[in-house]
Amino acid sequence: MNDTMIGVIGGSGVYEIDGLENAEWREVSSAFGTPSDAILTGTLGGVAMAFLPRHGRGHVLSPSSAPYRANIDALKRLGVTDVISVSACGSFREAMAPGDFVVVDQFIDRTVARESSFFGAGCVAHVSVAHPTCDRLGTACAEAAEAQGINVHRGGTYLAMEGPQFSTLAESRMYRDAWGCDVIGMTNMPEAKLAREAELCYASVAMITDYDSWHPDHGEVDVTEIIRVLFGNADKARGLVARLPGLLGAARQVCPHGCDRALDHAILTAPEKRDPALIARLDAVAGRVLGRTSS
Ligand SMILES: CSC[C@H]1O[C@H](OP(=O)(O)O)[C@H](O)[C@@H]1O
Ligand SMILES: Nc1ncnc2[nH]cnc12
Repeated sequence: MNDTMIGVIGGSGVYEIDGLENAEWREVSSAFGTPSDAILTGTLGGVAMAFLPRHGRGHVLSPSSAPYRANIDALKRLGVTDVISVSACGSFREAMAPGDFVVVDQFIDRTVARESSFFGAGCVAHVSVAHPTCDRLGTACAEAAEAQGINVHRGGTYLAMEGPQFSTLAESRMYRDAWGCDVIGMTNMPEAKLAREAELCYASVAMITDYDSWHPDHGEVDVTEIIRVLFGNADKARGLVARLPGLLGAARQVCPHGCDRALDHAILTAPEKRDPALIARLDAVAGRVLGRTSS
């Protein structure tokens, strides 16, 4: 089994992490395009770490233009085993207040304009995302948040919207009342689906900045207010991340939920019908089951 390597994808307001030993920003190339930015690597408490700012340093990429496939492929190529997303989100629940964190365990995917799979013509695969996050990793995130004194909610459904505009009042009410969602953001899909295809454990820490537009006492989403809450949340997130190496440990265990074996029975295309060009691009994501095509 490989050693643990924790990959952190930082969302809005989270453009670096602190305290890495041997810290180095590394350009990592991917077979699926250019990642959002270079990746900050190093070690923390004896555990290998990799940090990637989802929108790039300086926040240059929108939720729709972030290269989700390149990001996950690049993390996999580096040797990442566990991916933690830290993201800003709006809340649909009175009890989930701005400044609170939610360890998300379900998603409703309403994104429409993003490449959402590594597979396709020439190599068709269908993975299960019934349980789209890794419970072992999510539990570690919740424990880290609690130890950090963060008000954290274990479990919640994240509505992933295309954006970049925020929701209408009617949408906000529908997501909350009819669809039972807890939080809303623009980036965790297709990221979570791609992590599953790449056999990476994935957990999402959603950091609440606002009540979206449904709340009668809070009115519309206001970016100035979001940014004010966002930077406080980002400080807390860095504290949470610093506790993860101690909770996960350097020696990687087989995932008890099977995230690291998601492709075992997923590929349908007959070996002789597979497209060699696509198979070559899948060397990192699916090399375990396809047989590696490069070193
Ligand atoms: C800052 S408001 C909207 C923006 O913030 C979230 O980004 P991320 O998930 O990367 O933290 C949200 O999804 C939107 O992209
Ligand atoms: N209300 C909201 N809707 C979508 N994405 C968000 N990110 C932060 N707040 C959000």
